[in-house]
Amino acid sequence: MILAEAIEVTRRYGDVIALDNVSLQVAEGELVGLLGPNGAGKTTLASLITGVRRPDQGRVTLCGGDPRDPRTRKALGVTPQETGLPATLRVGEVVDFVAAHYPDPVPRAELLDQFGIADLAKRQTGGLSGGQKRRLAIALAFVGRPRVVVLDEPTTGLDVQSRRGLWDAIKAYHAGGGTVLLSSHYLEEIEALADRVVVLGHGRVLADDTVTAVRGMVGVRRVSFALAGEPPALPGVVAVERHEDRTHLLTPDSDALVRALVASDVDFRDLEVAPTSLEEAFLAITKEPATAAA
Ligand SMILES: Nc1ncnc2c1ncn2[C@@H]1O[C@H](COP(=O)(O)OP(=O)(O)OP(=O)(O)O)[C@@H](O)[C@H]1O
Repeated sequence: MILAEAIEVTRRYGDVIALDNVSLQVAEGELVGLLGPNGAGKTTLASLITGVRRPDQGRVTLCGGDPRDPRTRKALGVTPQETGLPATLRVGEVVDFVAAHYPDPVPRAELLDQFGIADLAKRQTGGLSGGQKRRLAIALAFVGRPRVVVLDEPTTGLDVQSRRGLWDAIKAYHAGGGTVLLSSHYLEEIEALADRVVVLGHGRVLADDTVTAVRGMVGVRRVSFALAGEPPALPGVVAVERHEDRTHLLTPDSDALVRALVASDVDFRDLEVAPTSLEEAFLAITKEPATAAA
């Protein structure tokens, strides 16, 4: 069964097109990563699927129903990008308050233990660190034993240990049959958790494939050197940029490119090989539709 679906969805904010004809299906039991640079449209897509916003065009369904209908949303757990917790309530009280909305909630102690915050139960949320608040906000998404959870950049701002603890909790939920849509800037987070990744850029779906396939697409490196004149034709180049006398070549296989460059016998200087940022890799994908469609 399809638990979350966007069908040719467009959403604008004034002149900004945040989502441009986006389609996405998340089947029951899947853990799908939504990857994209700042402003790609991840939060907007999450807000449509969770019923917080409405699309301008297209249709969104959640568990086969309208995500704006509270009955549909009973099966949903959400952690938005920013959360406000009532500062004077204790952690345990917040959990009990949210749990009271569900027929069969996870017991408080079990939930806090799963998310590594059992020792915080008696603390007021106003006194928690940013990372502790974040862990509580994520735990709250799971309290009602949801069929599907939508987590928007859940681990941003967490230290490595807390991040890994959360990954384990999300994995455990998924292993028990839970369905997850999780957005992230971090490739390693998506790699650690997701089977499938949807890459968003400029409001469009640039790729929807297995993590391995997309890793190949965004695992692009930048080979740059100084050269008078045009560079020779070289294998595996997905984008070429020239800035003054420097040539920058983006490629998924920098070793093969450097070998070919040396063999071509051109008079280059100051060779550098560097990883590209995800954002650069996305730009390379956008420029090269053949690669993006792979
Ligand atoms: N309430 C709003 N009003 C105006 N523009 C908005 C609003 N919300 C989002 N946008 C714009 O829509 C585009 C998509 O934003 P969105 O927050 O969905 O992206 P994102 O992928 O979640 O980004 P980030 O990783 O930075 O959170 C951006 O250009 C953003 O500036």
